[in-house]
Amino acid sequence: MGKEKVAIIGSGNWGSAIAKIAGNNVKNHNDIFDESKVPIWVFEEDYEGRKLTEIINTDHENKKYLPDVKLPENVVAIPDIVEAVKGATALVFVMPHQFLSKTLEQLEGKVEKGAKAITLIKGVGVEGENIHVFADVIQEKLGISTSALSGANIANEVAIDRFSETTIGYRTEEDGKLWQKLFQTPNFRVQLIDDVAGVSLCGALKNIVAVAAGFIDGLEYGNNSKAAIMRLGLLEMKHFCIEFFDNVKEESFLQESAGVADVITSCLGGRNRKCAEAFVKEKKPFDQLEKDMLKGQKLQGIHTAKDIHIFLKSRNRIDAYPLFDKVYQISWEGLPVEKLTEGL
Ligand SMILES: NC(=O)C1=CN([C@@H]2O[C@H](COP(=O)(O)OP(=O)(O)OC[C@H]3O[C@@H](n4cnc5c(N)ncnc54)[C@H](O)[C@@H]3O)[C@@H](O)[C@H]2O)C=CC1
Ligand SMILES: O=C(CO)COP(=O)(O)O
Repeated sequence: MGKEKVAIIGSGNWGSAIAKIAGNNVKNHNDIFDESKVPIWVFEEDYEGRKLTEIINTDHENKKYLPDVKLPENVVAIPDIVEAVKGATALVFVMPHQFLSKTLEQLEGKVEKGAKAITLIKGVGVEGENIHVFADVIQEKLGISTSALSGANIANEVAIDRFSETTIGYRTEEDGKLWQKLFQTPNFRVQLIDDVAGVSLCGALKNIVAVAAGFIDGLEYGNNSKAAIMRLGLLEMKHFCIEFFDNVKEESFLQESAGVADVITSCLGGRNRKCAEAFVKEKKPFDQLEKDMLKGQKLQGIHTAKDIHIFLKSRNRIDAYPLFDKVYQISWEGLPVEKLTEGL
């Protein structure tokens, strides 16, 4: 069998951080991976008068989304998505969730037969009363085995090699071990678990909890309130997964980075938290805060809150998830933020 050829689909804050790790690890494991080139698909745009692909390929740095971090020279930015995945056998999906379905349309029928994929995207696909994790969406649309990676992974910290952990929910143990080789470093520890849905759902739902934590910070309610939000949020996450998905493992919530640890880091230091705090203090709409504060990076939590609201409404189960519902109502329906903790 030939060597695995990796391609990364997405080049934002997390996409760039993971490209750094993957670019180095294909060299560390060049018995398994083709080390010559790790194509990264870049949604082309101008940045400070230059094309972003040109900046990445010349300066080896994604100056817009991950400034001051050098990328290995084998990470090559490509603006054409079909060209980026040509010949790739190991596809890494890492983009804001709102762009996935369009991306998959472009990739349908274009990926290598027998390739495999992993998604690092935090979000869910909802159509009325149906909900899907993205690993299943990708697997179905492209016909390739798709695992999921999620964890307490603020990209800027991972990118500068601060100790952290992550979780891979694998489709087969063999796939899990391959992805672990691609991502694990001495300071980025990768645990494996046979729970694609649990790992994926933790990553999506914790973003709603992080928005709630940001509201608490905006209200200046203090640490006890924030700890309560984290605990209640984790419980709603777990109940949601058990109610609507088969075979989700309890360990994913309580023992894995994807669960409790990601709730903690996101409620302390994530972008969703930060913008939700500003939503309360500055009284500006989220789309404006996203633009002003994140400089092209994207918020996921408020959109996931809306997706989950649509789903729960169609199942007549909104009342069972009061924290998720409060985040939706405050973010999208004008509910005063002081109502957040009422009745929880
Ligand atoms: N940034 C972080 O700390 C972490 C992010 N994640 C997750 O990883 C996923 C990707 O996040 P990031 O890499 O941080 O992205 P980001 O938040 O930095 O978003 C910017 C990216 O969106 C792309 N983009 C903008 N408009 C687009 C369009 N119309 N079509 C396609 N792409 C477009 C930009 O080119 C850029 O690559 C998200 O689901 C996020 O929740 C997971 C762990 C950590
Ligand atoms: O997923 C993350 C940390 O694990 C990043 O969260 P934010 O998108 O809120 O920054």
